[in-house]
Amino acid sequence: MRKKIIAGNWKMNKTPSETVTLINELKPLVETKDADVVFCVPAISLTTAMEAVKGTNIQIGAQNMYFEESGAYTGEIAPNMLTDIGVKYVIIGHSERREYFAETDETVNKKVLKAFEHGITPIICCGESLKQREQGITIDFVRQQIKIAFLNVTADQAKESVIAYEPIWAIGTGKVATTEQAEEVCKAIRECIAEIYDAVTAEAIRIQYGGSVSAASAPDLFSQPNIDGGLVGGASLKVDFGKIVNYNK
Ligand SMILES: O=C[C@H](O)COP(=O)(O)O
Repeated sequence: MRKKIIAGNWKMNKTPSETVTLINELKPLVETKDADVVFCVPAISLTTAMEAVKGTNIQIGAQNMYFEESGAYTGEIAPNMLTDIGVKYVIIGHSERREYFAETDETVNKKVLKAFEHGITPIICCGESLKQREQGITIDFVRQQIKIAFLNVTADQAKESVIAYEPIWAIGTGKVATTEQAEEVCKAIRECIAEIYDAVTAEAIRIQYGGSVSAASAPDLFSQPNIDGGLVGGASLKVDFGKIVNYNK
């Protein structure tokens, strides 16, 4: 039985002081033993967020990380900067980073490998555009993203990974994928992992759905056999996130 993982991707929202205020507001609402709960806050707020969740089960994640150890990479964040303050998760290859910051499947793979080298769990994002869905190539496209993201990743590492399936057309649009659409692709992703590795690895890996998840859509989505939680954007900045985390209560 896979434990659900529900992560909030705060994107470029909230200053460090606003981060503390929001975490204090959300803390009592998201306390649960049933799911792993992660707040992925902006890099500048990671340290204050770590302080703010002390004494709870809430984990803090970064939204990005570079694939080199250190050096002349102005503006980037090294993996040991994350581990030094106790960050356990990092989102890799979000579609916004692919679109606006030229991330490719290859850089995603390098970052995934580097995260594992440092014991950080990557939340690996994939998902098709509206055009690709209309062309009927969703599954092929997502399978290709997964195959490249997992190049040279061992089965033991893959078991620990989190994949976030986020159809780009559903992100921030209020246009949530139907449970059937989300389940179909998450199932295909699990089958792809089984082909790359084996059935045991595929059963272990956690696959989230992301894209306009709300308190209303979470119960159906998270009850699907191949959906192990969500990567939540807009709704993770509101008290609604508590309802999403407690979708089954
Ligand atoms: O990482 C989160 C996703 O991009 C979903 O964002 P959203 O819930 O605002 O649509």
